[in-house]
Amino acid sequence: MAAAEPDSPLYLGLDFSTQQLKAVAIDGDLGPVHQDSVQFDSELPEFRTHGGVHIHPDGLTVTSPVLMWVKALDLLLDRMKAAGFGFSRVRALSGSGQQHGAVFWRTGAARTLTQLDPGQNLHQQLTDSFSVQDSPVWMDSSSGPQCDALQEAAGGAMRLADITGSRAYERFTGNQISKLRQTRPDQFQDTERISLVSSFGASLFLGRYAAIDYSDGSGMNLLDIRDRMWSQICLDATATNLKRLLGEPSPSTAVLGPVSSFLQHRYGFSGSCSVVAFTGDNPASLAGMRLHQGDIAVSLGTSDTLFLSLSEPRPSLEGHVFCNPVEPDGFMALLCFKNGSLTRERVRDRCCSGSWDVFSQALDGTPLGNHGNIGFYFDTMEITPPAVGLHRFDANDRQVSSWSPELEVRALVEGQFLSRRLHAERLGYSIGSGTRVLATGGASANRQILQVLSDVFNAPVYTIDLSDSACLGSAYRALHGNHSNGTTANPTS
Ligand SMILES: Nc1ncnc2c1ncn2[C@@H]1O[C@H](COP(=O)(O)OP(=O)(O)O)[C@@H](O)[C@H]1O
Ligand SMILES: O=C(CO)[C@@H](O)[C@H](O)COP(=O)(O)O
Repeated sequence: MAAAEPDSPLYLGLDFSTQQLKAVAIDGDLGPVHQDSVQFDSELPEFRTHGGVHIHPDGLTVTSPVLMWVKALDLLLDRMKAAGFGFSRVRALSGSGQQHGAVFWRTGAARTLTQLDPGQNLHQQLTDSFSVQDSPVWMDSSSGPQCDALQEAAGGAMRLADITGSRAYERFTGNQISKLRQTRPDQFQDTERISLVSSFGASLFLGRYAAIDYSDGSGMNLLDIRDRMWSQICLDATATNLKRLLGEPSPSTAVLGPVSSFLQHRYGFSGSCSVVAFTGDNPASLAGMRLHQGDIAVSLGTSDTLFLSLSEPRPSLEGHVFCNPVEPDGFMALLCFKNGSLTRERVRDRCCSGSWDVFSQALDGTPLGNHGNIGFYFDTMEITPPAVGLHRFDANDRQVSSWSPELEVRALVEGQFLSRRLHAERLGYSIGSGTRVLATGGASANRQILQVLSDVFNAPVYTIDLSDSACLGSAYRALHGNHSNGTTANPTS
């Protein structure tokens, strides 16, 4: 970590991800000077989450307590203050959030946000500001009926993909909004604004509702990704007056305004510190990894995702096309796999006594190809492909029920990465001699896992110094937005 000059400008990036809230500050030369994080399960145990979420008894509904995210921000900022972090030097900040999650603000919350008292923390003051306490998150797959209805209204799955970049997916926010309207109408009626996790984070820094940016907004099945406006067909199929609840979407590079007077007084932020639009964690990672044409990024966070930049959108029935968070007219393609790190953790706990070192030794001690043994491990309903269950096959293609811990570990990791490659190639991605795989996320700290990734993709794998590329990308976006003065968003949006 570089030592910054005492009064030099800083740029702050935050990431409200699935399992934690993270922060990175960089100096004007892009060097990281401060890093911190709050782990939801262990540091906020009163919310009783596992992996940052609650899985409901139906096995399909997955939510996170919205007040846990608020309390995590209090804790993070208090801790940075106690460590002597120079809030007054922060010229601009930005952030990211796990994608697709929805925050439902209760009627009257806008007023509360503008009247925050610097003598009290956010958690105390925002306790009654949400009409829904348990926010649906990206792991949710309970909105199947709403997805079917949206596709029918839009003229079919492919037509919906042409408009919004994706066929209907259960975790996409529009379908979650439909489900709330149908199943909990009172709470829906008591909602004055709907944010994504990213724009919710930005709202906490602005002290008023922040716009949803085009890139994260592409993960809702509501935005026309070519016109960069809400699609009237999708709005009408989801809820009446939805446009008012969402506000106008904004460019991902927009400067939304100065940091709130609450944060200026409580932590010493300068009144000239700008808040640059927050975006999704994968789009922010794309910014943080500075992808070149032909590169493919593999994020091994809670989910495994693959993404790359695109100049022209080519939506299909699998995977997603989002607006690019950096190139104003560009796009990005993304594939998301739900059974990523949490499945590797389960196998680590069962086969390796809970130790990543033993897990890594199992990979070191088994050959590439695993003597022909391979497995597909879908602990929960997978997104790509929609499948569930554990399926192990030996070298003779016979289904088997178990094998040694070492074979299990390699079968899991090889099976996961073969599936990642297969689905990327189906989307048209081709691996050539110049291909670089850029890995990020928590599991990218594991050299043996990266070796399997490199073997399966037959390409060199690179990492960046910080595995928190979403957070770092947010700090870069803050600096970039500040220097280019961004695109100023409509303050009333
Ligand atoms: N040494 C390791 N080997 C493999 N996986 C790891 C290792 N260290 C952390 N992880 C995985 O990283 C995951 C968290 O990654 P992270 O990018 O921080 O997630 P998120 O941003 O979604 O909260 C954990 O669930 C854990 O399984
Ligand atoms: O659903 C998706 C992307 O479409 C997920 O990738 C979420 O954005 C969660 O990200 P991580 O917390 O796993 O980084």
